[in-house]
Amino acid sequence: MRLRETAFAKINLALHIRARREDGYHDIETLFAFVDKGDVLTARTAEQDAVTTLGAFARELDNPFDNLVAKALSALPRPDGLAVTLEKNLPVAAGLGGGSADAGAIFRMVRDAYGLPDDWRARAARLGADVPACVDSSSSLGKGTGTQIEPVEDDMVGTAVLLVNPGVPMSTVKAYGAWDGTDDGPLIGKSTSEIAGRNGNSFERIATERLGVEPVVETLRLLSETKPFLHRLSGSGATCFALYRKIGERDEAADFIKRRRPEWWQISGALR
Ligand SMILES: C[C@@](CO)(OP(=O)(O)O)[C@H](O)COP(=O)(O)OP(=O)(O)OC[C@H]1O[C@@H](n2ccc(N)nc2=O)[C@H](O)[C@@H]1O
Ligand SMILES: Nc1ncnc2c1ncn2[C@@H]1O[C@H](COP(=O)(O)OP(=O)(O)O)[C@@H](O)[C@H]1O
Repeated sequence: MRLRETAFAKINLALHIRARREDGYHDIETLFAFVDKGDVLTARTAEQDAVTTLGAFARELDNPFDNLVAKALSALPRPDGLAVTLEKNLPVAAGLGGGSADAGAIFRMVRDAYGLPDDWRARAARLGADVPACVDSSSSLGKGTGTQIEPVEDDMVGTAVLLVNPGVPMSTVKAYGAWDGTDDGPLIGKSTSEIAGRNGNSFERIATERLGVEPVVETLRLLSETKPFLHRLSGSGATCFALYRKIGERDEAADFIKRRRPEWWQISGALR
């Protein structure tokens, strides 16, 4: 049996940090969305589970036992082993939930080939706060630590999106740790476009003001020059996204960023 899945890049169209919890995590409200591009996972049945990595960002995944692909395989009982090849196209520690998306892709592979255990949501949440949302990889609201998933009226499918990362890894732990305790309040609005338009990302203030990450400031400034209808930091950064009404506008923006900052990572796609 040969299986193939894309691990779709996650973005947070909006994210409000609400409170620091006793367990060190934070209660948040976030609007998850997914881009139709990402890592690519292929798998074949084998005697034992195995993970091989290749692709532009494979070198940054030093310890294979730490890999969320291996952890997701261990979390899901099956009659056969799976030998997985992970093509790591998404930058690591970039606010795109790359590791969570990879784990989500493994859940979909196992779901389609063998079915998932009834408690798969709890198993996904144990792997990481973003993993439950990444299993379906369609727009949803995340509450609690991000693992309580609620459906949302999605009127943004197909929206042209540009992702830009200026090449500075951002630690999620450090970014949450720099939160100043200001509750940004509940997310306002009903549909994805309304929620994205009327709320922000608490991490944008943390990255640009508290941590003073200049490359993020510059990314947001350059993206604003391309006149998107929305641009924002994703998750804890440093990837920023910009949304355009037309594919041509997105492609012009991509060219503009490439000319100004040829060394930055970028990818063009659409919301799924
Ligand atoms: C900020 C977000 C927004 O979607 O994404 P990224 O920027 O990482 O992509 C998420 O909340 C990240 O989710 P994820 O990266 O899966 O987090 P986990 O592996 O569970 O946790 C990593 C660490 O982040 C902190 N953490 C995570 C989630 C949360 N609600 N509160 C936290 O304080 C904790 O210190 C935890 O030890
Ligand atoms: N398959 C994977 N892809 C990316 N990162 C992974 C993976 N497995 C484990 N990790 C670890 O997870 C951490 C967070 O990576 P990632 O999910 O890319 O970032 P973020 O949480 O900012 O979206 C990194 O420190 C990385 O070493």
